[in-house]
Amino acid sequence: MKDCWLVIHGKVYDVTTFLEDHPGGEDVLLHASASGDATKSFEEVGHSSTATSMMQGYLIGTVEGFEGRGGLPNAREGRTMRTGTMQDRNPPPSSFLDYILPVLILAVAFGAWYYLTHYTDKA
Ligand code: HEM
Repeated sequence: MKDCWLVIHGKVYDVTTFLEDHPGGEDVLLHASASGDATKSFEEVGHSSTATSMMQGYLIGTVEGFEGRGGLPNAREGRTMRTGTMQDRNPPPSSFLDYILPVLILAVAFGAWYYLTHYTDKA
């Protein structure tokens, strides 16, 4: 499923459900989302006041550092996030080493145990 967040004037909007209904088309929203801050693109279109008031229905949070600088009324309460991009929602990819290291340690431990129990002199 497509997931689309926009950052406009320091506010984060989840417009995923609005993509298909946006009069300007979903492509511009996806593109604006991918390019980081969508404020400029949003302003350049010269959206109507109807469009501006629609925005508050999609407001999900504020970009950290922008808090307290005004904004739309009736914002859904208090979530703050560092960016509006999707990267923040995904955990960092774990490397191959994360998997192989515990296996290596177990193998060495087993080797040592095997050596000590089978090959050392039992005087
Ligand atoms: C939450 C964010 C947004 C909302 C609620 C929204 C809403 C709307 C609405 C209601 C219209 C119809 C015209 C009007 O009333 O002004 C419109 C048109 C349009 N919007 Fe947005 N928009 C949003 C974000 C954006 C962004 C980021 C872009 C980036 C380029 C964009 C590009 C356009 C374009 C190109 C049109 C077409 C205008 C035309 O057909 O002449 N919109 N939008």
